[in-house]
Amino acid sequence: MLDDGSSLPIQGVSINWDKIDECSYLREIEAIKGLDYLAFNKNITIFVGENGSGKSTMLEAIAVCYGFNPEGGTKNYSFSTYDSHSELCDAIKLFRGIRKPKWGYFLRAESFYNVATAEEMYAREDPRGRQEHFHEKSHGESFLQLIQSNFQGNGLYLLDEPEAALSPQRQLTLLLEIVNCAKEDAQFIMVTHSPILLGIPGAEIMSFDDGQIHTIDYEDTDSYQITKMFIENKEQLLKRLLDE
Ligand SMILES: Nc1ncnc2c1ncn2[C@@H]1O[C@H](COP(=O)(O)OP(=O)(O)OP(=O)(O)O)[C@@H](O)[C@H]1O
Repeated sequence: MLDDGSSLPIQGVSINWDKIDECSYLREIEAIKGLDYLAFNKNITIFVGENGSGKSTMLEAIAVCYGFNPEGGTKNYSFSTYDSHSELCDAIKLFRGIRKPKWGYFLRAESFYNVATAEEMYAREDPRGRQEHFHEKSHGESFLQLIQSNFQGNGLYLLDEPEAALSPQRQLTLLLEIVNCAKEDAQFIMVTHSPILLGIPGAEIMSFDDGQIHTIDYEDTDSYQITKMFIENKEQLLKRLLDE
């Protein structure tokens, strides 16, 4: 497994604030508004933080700047069901490593239905007669199937809250897939609230809380601490919460 950022496909990202409107909401996002450069140091980077702290905005900008469709898919996907990507996509610059990934995928739980539809359509047009039937499976089953048929070594994968579709058991399967691909030089940048996925060994966790993006230990994340507190003190915690 890679242990530093020197040979990563995406080594960092900078923001040119001159390209962002003075009135843009991007200037209100605490973690992003003071950011000039963000370095990736490990081949698994995880963005954590409170709802609305800017994680998906940053991930989407990286994805679109790299050439992915804002709704997800491979770089070849050109379908669009809505046009809502932020102007951050045009204001960032990616610092790319020498090594080019062989394959890549941008996967967002929130627009997976559209990606699955596109996957089925592209499969029907495939001269090799490839068959994909994502809509005949459950959300989690099809999500994991798509991951398992697309993840490989030396790929670039951008994942936005993949846990939304997956049971805890299947999150463990995803964790294993990620670790195995990372051992073969794949790079992952993932947004997650999952205390399971956050536990991926060797990942660099970046928190978008407290006004700036900063690295954080697994045990210091809210996802870990609140889950642990809930499981260990469920009765007391619920009583306090419900009595308020
Ligand atoms: N088109 C838009 N216009 C105005 N504000 C927006 C727009 N899109 C996003 N925002 C705001 O930008 C902020 C960051 O949103 P973002 O989706 O990046 O958060 P997040 O950290 O990914 O949250 P979550 O964990 O809930 O997915 C939020 O306050 C959101 O309301």
